[in-house]
Amino acid sequence: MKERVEVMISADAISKRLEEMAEQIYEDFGGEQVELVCVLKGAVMTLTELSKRLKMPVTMSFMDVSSYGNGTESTGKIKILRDLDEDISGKNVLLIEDIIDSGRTLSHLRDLLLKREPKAFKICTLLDKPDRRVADVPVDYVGFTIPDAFVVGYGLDYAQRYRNLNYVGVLHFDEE
Ligand SMILES: O=P(O)(O)OC[C@H]1O[C@H](OP(=O)(O)OP(=O)(O)O)[C@H](O)[C@@H]1O
Ligand code: HPA
Repeated sequence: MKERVEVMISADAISKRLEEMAEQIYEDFGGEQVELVCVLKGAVMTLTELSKRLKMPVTMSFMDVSSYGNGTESTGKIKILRDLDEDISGKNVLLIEDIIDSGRTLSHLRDLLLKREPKAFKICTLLDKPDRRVADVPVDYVGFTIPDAFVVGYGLDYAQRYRNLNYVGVLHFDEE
């Protein structure tokens, strides 16, 4: 089997969309300082590219989570591998994800972080795949709504590869 990536969202389109999202986020937080919370590893590229476009002061922190299960589907039992360094109570928080698929990861993280009583809490994702949603979770900023295909690039991986692509593409497996 040979892997092939078909472009779904170009680097240019992502850049333009992030610009628009950054403006909206700036307005919604009234230019106040925001703590950007990145969910490792997939959201790293969205965090860095979005943060470069945000005009207000920002801080950054990172969480690493894993879901138990059979390896292909998350079960909703999320294990925190790395928690935030800082207390977020009383802070403006923007949680950044690369993709919402079943919604289980984000739904769990949202509940966890809201218990810490941030001043404001919003969620931003580059990609939303609503067809596969199991856990409902309100999302404030969506870059692109995509169909149910396995995508890679811009932080998203297949077997840990392809995260470095500057576009989002559909991964195909061709017969050799
Ligand atoms: O909506 P869900 O079905 O919960 O899926 C979305 C999650 O899956 C991906 O992470 P993954 O576990 O692949 O880790 P990674 O970011 O390190 O690649 C993605 O970054 C989200 O965190
Ligand atoms: O489509 C996807 N691609 C890569 N990682 C993912 N994690 C959830 N959905 C996806």
